[in-house]
Amino acid sequence: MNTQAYDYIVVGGGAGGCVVAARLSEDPRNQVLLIEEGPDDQNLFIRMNGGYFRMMGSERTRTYHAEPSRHVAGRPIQIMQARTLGGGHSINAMLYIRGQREDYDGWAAAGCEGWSFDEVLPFFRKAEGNRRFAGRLHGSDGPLVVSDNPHRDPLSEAFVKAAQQTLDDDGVPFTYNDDFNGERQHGFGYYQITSQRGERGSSARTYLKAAQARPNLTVQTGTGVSRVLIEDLRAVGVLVKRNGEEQPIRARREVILCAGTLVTPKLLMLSGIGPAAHLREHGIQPLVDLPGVGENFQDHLVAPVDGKLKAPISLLGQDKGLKALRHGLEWSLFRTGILSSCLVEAGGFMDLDGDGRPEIQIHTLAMASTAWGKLAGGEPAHGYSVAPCCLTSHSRGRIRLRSSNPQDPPLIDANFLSDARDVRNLMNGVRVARRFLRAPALARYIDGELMPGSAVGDDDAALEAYVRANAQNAFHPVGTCAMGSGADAVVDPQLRVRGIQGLRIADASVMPVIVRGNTTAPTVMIAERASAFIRQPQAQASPRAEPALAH
Ligand SMILES: Cc1cc2nc3c(=O)[nH]c(=O)nc-3n(C[C@H](O)[C@H](O)[C@H](O)COP(=O)(O)OP(=O)(O)OC[C@H]3O[C@@H](n4cnc5c(N)ncnc54)[C@H](O)[C@@H]3O)c2cc1C
Repeated sequence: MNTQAYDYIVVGGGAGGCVVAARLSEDPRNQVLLIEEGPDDQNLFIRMNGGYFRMMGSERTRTYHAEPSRHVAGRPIQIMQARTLGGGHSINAMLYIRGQREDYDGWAAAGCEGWSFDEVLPFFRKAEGNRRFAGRLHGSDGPLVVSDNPHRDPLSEAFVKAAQQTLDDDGVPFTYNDDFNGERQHGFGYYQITSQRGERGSSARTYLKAAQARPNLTVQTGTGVSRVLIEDLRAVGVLVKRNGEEQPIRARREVILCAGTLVTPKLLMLSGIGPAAHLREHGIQPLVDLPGVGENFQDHLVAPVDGKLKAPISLLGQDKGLKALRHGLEWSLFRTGILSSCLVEAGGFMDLDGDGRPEIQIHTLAMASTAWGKLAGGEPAHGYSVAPCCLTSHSRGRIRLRSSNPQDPPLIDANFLSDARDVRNLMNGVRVARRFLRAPALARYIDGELMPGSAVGDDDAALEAYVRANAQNAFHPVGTCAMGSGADAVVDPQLRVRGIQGLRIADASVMPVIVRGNTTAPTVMIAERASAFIRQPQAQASPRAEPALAH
């Protein structure tokens, strides 16, 4: 059997992988292979902005569970991840948020040379095709179309007014913000999304779609990578499982891992790169002892805060019968209506601990938290959710191998809420979110609280117990293959895996510290940078990082 060979093999066709495959194949001399474990993204519910809830729990998602922990009342918190071309960008709410200037300046100060905000901004701009904003902070002609939601729920408008009617702890009303990626992140308003005319603009449907006809780009879906093939401390290809059979595929130049925060460290460990003692426990011969692989897991958590609606005006039941038919027709004919909306239309950012940087983001949804996801199954009720999301993750967890079988999910010791600062931030967020529900603009729609509910007081003890027992995952895992220059770094600032030639990572796992915002735009920026590093001749010629321990 002839072994297939390409110049570059990109593992994982998610938010990051589609960008890398598209950028590398711009050079017709490069033969590029993109390998995605899940199916393609040809699905109406992926295409229509408001259809993504239908994807959750389907063959295009995979549900992981963090190990139960006393910090979250012994619960195995659910972490859903995508398993389809486009990755998380095919099933997410498409909110376009970059995070804060200080996030990137912090990365640079911690050893990620070249990653300060001013240095990453050109790559955000290169990716961005903003339909409303231009200027120093925005790109107008990048592949990722960023636009306003075509639809506004009256509850979203009520929320934005209610936030401005609510006072912060210093007695000052929260302000309106027209652009969360502008000069300041603070304030409340409407999110921009990566979408065009009611249709999802994932990196698969933008970057990859534009590249797919190129003869030098091959996309293989339904193909899982089991490990990276390494010879003489150089990545020379991957081992894939297809139709039940294992096959090698050779890479002449580089393998770029983009399998996401949960799987990329697993693939490294299965390939002999990671904490040596842990690899030996599973009978894997360590090639490079990189203790940071799988460490430094971080994520955002949300605490449900829901008002009970006086009238049945939530999204509950809108996906059934004649109502569903009407919404489907409206979207099909005009690309308007509920299905043209990302559903998380309004929200914002607030600094409650007074350090000048927001640490709470509000995501709103015209649906009670109990109507979907892990909390589904309770009494169906019409609710409006104003959930605070904790943007810090002082808590650190880790990913480990469960076994040496590539089919087994990784063991996720998330350690959520093990740091009291994250708990405090969520408690403060719940307090203010409750005030939003009582502000006049929203109060006219709301008849009391569904969650936390009147039985839960506003005192510290009650709120801490509530947060620990009810916090849910916001699906923004990062950090398990952190970039840096210290002993714990997994990749260097050019995203090369330390100690191995020809192997890079270009997904959310390289973020050393989680950004204060949603994670797709930063992942796309990281993938743009990875592609630029690979394509720069001087980057290829520059010396490789020293192996941490090779044998
Ligand atoms: C429900 C949900 C809502 C979200 N909402 C938002 C939002 O509104 N805004 C925002 O900015 N972010 C949001 N996010 C987060 C965002 O989607 C992720 O941060 C982003 O997709 C991460 O990109 P990635 O490339 O690191 O990984 P992913 O996009 O997860 O891509 C990894 C890909 O690798 C594939 N893969 C895994 N293992 C293998 C293997 N062994 N072989 C081959 N392929 C493999 C997977 O199938 C997947 O397609 C959301 C995420 C979820 C799940």
